[in-house]
Amino acid sequence: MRGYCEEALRYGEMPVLNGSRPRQITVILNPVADKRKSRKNFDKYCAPLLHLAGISVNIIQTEFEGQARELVESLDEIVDTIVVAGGDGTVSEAVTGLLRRADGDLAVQRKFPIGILPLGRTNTVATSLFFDSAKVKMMAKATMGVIQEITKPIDVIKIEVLETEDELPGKPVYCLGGIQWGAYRDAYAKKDKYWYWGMLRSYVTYIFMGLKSEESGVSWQCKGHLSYILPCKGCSKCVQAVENDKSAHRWWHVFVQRQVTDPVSKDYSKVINEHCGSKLEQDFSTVDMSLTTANVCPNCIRDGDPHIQVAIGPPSVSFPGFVWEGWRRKYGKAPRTEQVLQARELEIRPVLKNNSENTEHWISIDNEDYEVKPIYATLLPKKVHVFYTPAESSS
Ligand SMILES: CCCCCCCCCCCCC/C=C/[C@@H](O)[C@H](COP(=O)(O)O)NC(=O)CCCCC
Ligand SMILES: Nc1ncnc2c1ncn2[C@@H]1O[C@H](COP(=O)(O)OP(=O)(O)O)[C@@H](O)[C@H]1O
Repeated sequence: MRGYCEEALRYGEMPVLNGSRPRQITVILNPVADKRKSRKNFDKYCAPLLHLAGISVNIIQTEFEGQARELVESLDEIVDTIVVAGGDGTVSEAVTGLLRRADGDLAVQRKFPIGILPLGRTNTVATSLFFDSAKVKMMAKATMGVIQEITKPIDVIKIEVLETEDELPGKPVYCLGGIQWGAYRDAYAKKDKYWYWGMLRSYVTYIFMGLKSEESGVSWQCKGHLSYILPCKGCSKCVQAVENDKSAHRWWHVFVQRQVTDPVSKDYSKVINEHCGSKLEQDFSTVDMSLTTANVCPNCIRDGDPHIQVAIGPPSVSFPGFVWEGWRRKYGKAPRTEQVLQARELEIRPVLKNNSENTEHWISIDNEDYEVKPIYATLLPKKVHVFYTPAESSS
């Protein structure tokens, strides 16, 4: 911590230009994150660094679920830097609030950055930005990112509920990490039921859930229809130079989101990709399925076409196989998959067993629970800027 304090102090001692006010940030803090330890951790490991750096901090504590989204969506004008202090759920809410704003695109174009302080129980995106095996060091690194003002753009998935006979489309939800559906997600979500097992609860969950099988309320069969559009690095079909942007609307633009690029950077008119905009379809039936962004899966999504990774697990699993795979995941091993697809946009129409109103089926979006519904997911590559600390600048 001492190294971080000294570095923060160096920023604090920098002279402020005549007439300009000290830097101000608004921290949206979820006080119930990480089993209510978030405020204490913020005061202990983040606030002192911000104060040493001479930053004026305005803290807003959320009072209910969804308030982080409402706050960001309803700010009159975004003047101060917004820093989200909490877990994945609060970060996803804040980004949803930002991108739902009428001026959301303007904020994004101006590269208005968001700070993420990993004060939750699950901090998937923050962990990939500030990875450190020590939680305290990760909090300090994330705070230094805000102080140093180094930013990088990250991908976002826009999730829209499709209109059906019983469902009107709501407002979109934006996600930075991914979506999980299936038996492993359900077991993970129910692990706190076994709190009396203490440290062992994550392990015994897979045993109990696996034993209860049908009655456990776990989704052993995720079935549905998937349509997806292949990713493209940029070609004559999908990239339009700025000057030509007002050019005639082509029929394929219904399927292909046009990318706008600097006309001098590259001439895409000569790049041909026959597969650009191609739509593929398939049915699926599996115990486990996920959508992942490159933000949290640097090893499975390498440089290349920006895309959402769709991972489909096996069609069924035995009891020992379920427990073994659950434990592997607990150790941070990558999930075993049967099929991995890459998509720029996709539509998922789940087919629910019994279609009964009494049976609830849940998925996780950035580790928050949502009811299973038909959705359209669109990748927004490098949509939001976040503060981060390059590996070499950490102390
Ligand atoms: C691996 C992929 C599997 C995909 C299967 C299906 C996924 C279903 C996801 C459903 C996501 C719903 C996302 C959107 C919700 C909003 O439209 C809706 C309205 O928002 P608002 O107007 O701000 O209230 N919000 C909700 O329904 C919130 C539900 C909260 C439940 C705790
Ligand atoms: N004051 C509050 N009371 C109850 N829930 C809240 C409050 N503030 C935020 N939340 C909700 O808490 C949930 C979990 O938050 P999150 O930041 O992901 O922390 P954790 O990773 O510890 O679960 C989010 O859905 C968020 O909307």
